[in-house]
Amino acid sequence: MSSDNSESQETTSTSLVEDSLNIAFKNINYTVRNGILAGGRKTILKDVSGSFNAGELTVIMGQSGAGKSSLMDILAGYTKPTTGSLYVNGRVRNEKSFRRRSCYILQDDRVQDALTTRESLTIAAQLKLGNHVNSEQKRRRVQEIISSLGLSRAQNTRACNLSGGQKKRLAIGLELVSDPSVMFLDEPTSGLDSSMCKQLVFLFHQLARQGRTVLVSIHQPSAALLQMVDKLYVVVAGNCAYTGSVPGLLPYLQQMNLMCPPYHNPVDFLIEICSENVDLLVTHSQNGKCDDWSNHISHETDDNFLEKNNLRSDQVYLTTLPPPKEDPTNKILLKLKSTYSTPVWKQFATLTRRSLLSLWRSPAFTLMITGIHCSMALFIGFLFYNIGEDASHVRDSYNMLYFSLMFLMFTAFSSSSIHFPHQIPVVRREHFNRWYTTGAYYTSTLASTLPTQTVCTLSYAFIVYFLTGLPPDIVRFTTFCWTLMLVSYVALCIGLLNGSIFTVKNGVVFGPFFIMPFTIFSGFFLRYSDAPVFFRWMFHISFLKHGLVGLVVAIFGMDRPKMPCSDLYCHYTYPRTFLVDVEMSQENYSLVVGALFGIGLIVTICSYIILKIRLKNKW
Ligand SMILES: Nc1ncnc2c1ncn2[C@@H]1O[C@H](COP(=O)(O)OP(=O)(O)OP(=O)(O)O)[C@@H](O)[C@H]1O
Repeated sequence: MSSDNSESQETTSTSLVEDSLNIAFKNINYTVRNGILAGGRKTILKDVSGSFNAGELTVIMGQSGAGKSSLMDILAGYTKPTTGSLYVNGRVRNEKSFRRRSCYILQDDRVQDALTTRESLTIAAQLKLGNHVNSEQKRRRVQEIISSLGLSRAQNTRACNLSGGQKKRLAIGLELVSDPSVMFLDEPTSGLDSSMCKQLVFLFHQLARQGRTVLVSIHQPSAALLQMVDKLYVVVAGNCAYTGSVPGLLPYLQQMNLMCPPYHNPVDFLIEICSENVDLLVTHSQNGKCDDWSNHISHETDDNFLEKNNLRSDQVYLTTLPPPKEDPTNKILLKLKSTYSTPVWKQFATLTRRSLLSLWRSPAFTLMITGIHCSMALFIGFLFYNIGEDASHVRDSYNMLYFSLMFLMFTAFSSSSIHFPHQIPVVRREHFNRWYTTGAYYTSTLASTLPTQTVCTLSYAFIVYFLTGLPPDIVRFTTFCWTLMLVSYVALCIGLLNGSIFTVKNGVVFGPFFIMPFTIFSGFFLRYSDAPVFFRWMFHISFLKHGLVGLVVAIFGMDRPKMPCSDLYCHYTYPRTFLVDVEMSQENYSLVVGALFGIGLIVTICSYIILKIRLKNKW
């Protein structure tokens, strides 16, 4: 019934965005700290103003370093201005509701390399369209975007094999899924050939014509691109040099006796002369407040131009999706106030599925890491072959247990510290565009990493346990495996913490700094009673110490009987003697499990908080 209802609300004509948003900004200043010693501040935007209307394609242009991206960041809500005001339809902008209806496609827009175009769009639809849109409508929306963006032939191609232009179109399509009223695109044409640029700008032109406010930053648009542009906003040294239509630019320049040579693109001319005439241009444009040159806008694109460039004016076709249903209990109003369209559990499930699919698609890393664990286990197994039941090899068994701990800790730590930072650019874009919460992403990353970690740890544990001839006792074996698994999970969480703070390069340098204190306070190199009193607390927070205790208790504790001795004299015939020697005779396994869970939880909370801060700031 509900599905029928929503079905009936769907229109089949090319959509015109109903809730158009006109945006304006006044006296925006943006300064940043200059250097680490915060003595001075650098001014990037200086009191600029302007306005952009729905239904228009506006190009923000200017020389490199003029401040285009900074302005775009502020307009999109990615950065806060130092002073100044932003308005939507004449009212002071509400950040949360504006973000629900806008999207920002950054210059360095990465997509999920392992997924095909269709899969990426389907996942975007599942994350960005709420439950009021049924599966069939989501599927249809994905199909419409594929057709509208000319991606039909690449729909089953993985993103890593797409061309630059196709990747850009996919990035745009991912945001188009939720049909935003305002679109910000930073340098979407950089690195593309002129024909691809034309197609993309035409796409923006069409998206604008359907009622959207489309803002695109382009260094220096060519004459062909300018035919599809409604408005120019020219930035020079953090000021506005011109705001108005393309045809209005020549008369604007002539008014100041700046004569563009014949057959010269006026936009190129403006870029060439703007740095020598900053004051003149800023005064005449009133730093963006002068709106006298916007009236020349022609809303008709020349048919000859379309024909000549092989562009179809009906290219973009998106049906209107049903609005969220009325709910008498008012729950839906609360939902609308939330920034996200789907509940957190659904975000978690979709993201976990996406990560597992990516892992499945690129099995090289998983296979390599499993192979490393098995090879190392065979090496250790044969090196310490069949020593587990012999009292003359108790020390060797202890060394082997510690090595196993260190090996599993390092592999878990380094794989997560290297893998995690690679995801940050994609996650930053998706999180900013309200696909999911930081919590949903973080928990899904953990959930999708744990299966591989578990398989690797268990493979290692099985091979080592049986080759080294440790006691064939199910309780000891289970305790051994469980301890190794817990230690590797904690190391994985510390790797995520390292990855959420640093880039891969810095993480490799700082990683050992994170992990080495745990090693020295593991109880293997230095006993608790031998350490200076003021350092002893470090033993309690060392997960390796708890891991080592867990392994020793599993193998030598739990009232293990007298061991056979293959030498004339064995000091550790009674395993209890060894436990006393390593100061572990009083240890309790439940405390080990509790400590490992506690340390893991604290590290997880820390890395979640750091990731949240990192995604919020442009760090
Ligand atoms: N966080 C920052 N700290 C110091 N300087 C900054 C910061 N952000 C931007 N800038 C400086 O502000 C100026 C404007 O930068 P912005 O990225 O906005 O320029 P742009 O016009 O987009 O340049 P491009 O076209 O080359 O990308 C540049 O000189 C840049 O170095």
